[in-house]
Amino acid sequence: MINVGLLGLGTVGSGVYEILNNEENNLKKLLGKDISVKKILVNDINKKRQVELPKDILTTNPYDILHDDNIHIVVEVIGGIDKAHEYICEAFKNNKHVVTANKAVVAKYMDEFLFLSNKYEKGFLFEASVAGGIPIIKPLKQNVRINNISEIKGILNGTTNFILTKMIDDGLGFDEALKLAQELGYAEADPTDDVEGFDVKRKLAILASIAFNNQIDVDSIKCSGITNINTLDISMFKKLGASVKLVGSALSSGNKVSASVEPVLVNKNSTMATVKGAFNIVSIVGDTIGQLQFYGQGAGKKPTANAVVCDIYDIISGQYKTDHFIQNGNMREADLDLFNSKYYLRVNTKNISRVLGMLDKNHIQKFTIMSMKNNLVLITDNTSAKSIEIISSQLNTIGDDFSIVRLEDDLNTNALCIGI
Ligand SMILES: NC(=O)C1=CN([C@@H]2O[C@H](COP(=O)(O)OP(=O)(O)OC[C@H]3O[C@@H](n4cnc5c(N)ncnc54)[C@H](OP(=O)(O)O)[C@@H]3O)[C@@H](O)[C@H]2O)C=CC1
Ligand SMILES: N[C@@H](CC=O)C(=O)O
Repeated sequence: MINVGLLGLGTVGSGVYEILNNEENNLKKLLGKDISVKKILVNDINKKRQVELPKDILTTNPYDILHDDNIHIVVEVIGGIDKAHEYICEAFKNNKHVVTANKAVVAKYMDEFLFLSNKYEKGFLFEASVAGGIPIIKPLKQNVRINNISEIKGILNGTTNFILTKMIDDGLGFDEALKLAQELGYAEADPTDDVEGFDVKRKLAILASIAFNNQIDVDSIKCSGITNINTLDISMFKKLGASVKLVGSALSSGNKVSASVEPVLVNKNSTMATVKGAFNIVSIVGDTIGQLQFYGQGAGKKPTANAVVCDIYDIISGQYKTDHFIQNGNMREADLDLFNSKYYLRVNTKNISRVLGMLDKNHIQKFTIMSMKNNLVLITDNTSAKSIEIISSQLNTIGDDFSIVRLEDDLNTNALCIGI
């Protein structure tokens, strides 16, 4: 008998509980062992639950799980950083395998968790922490053994992709679309993490750390979300034959690692544009494999719980390695140096000449103006991401309402600007 201790019984935790119960016989046939959820940690024991539970299975005391010698695997799905970090460390120290879906804690403490997993010879798997139901971490770990990975790019957040899809395809307002995403269980406990891009930043840090064999400092990744995109932007993007996506990108060249999270305009006929709703896509480029793409549901109860249960399965069947696959203790910063693109810029300003002066000062002398009515809307020529970051922080300081969106390379701006 394998006993599981669940930390958390929200969207993901209840999905894990359901799958383990519904698939009980199937899992027993495959693994030759019974799996039982022995205890579940929650905040509020009296809350109405989505699943039927045996009496006394819930607890508010984490040590009922962490200090129980008969619990073999701890599944952490409470979210957040400090408590999750404390409980995961305590689980290893008490000789338990750990599975988590929590990207916030993994992005920050990946190196330490891998060290502990190695030290105590226990599995540490976190497939659900990036791109929900898509298997990406396991194949990435495999490919890194043979390939030098030069690029990771993807739509890594279901909530924002769902919101943008609803705004573009169904004309919903931002708030209404966000509320729907929350009701469907896609959003983080604090949805600011989704809409400001922090969640993507964490997922990108995890992928880049594995791909580039060094823990990437999550706080060094520059990030902007989707909250500045308004209905005027959406109508401009439609005129441009483009679709907007929140994209995380990381590049590695020589000793350099660059990473960013930002809204990106993609050609409406591109693969990225076809990724709708809470679906995600992740692409990696390696010197041997070329480009690999992974597509599937990036958020929600069942797909995420499926990824967690696959990790539980891998641990029980011994398909995990405790080797410390990123270097210990040597945190690496990501910069913007390897990014150079065209950018869409909209500024709601009465002082157009001041904005043009700002562009000039930051060496952005070539651009195509799309509109000067109330808002200045333009597309720059190829520009360094660093210059754009400076413009963005200056516009933030002035307090003008603005949006900046990077153009994906495959977007033909010559054709786009005709007829505007
Ligand atoms: N939702 C999704 O689509 C995905 C989520 N994730 C990640 O999975 C994790 C869980 O997400 P989700 O299930 O959506 O979150 P929820 O907010 O739905 O659930 C959190 C659960 O943890 C419990 N909990 C939270 N803090 C504590 C604490 N300090 N002590 C005891 N119990 C606590 C809550 O208890 P109570 O019920 O009593 O309030 C609740 O049962 C997060 O890290 C999230 O980022 C990853 C991929 C997809
Ligand atoms: N809030 C996240 C949940 C999955 O990671 C998202 O929307 O992608």
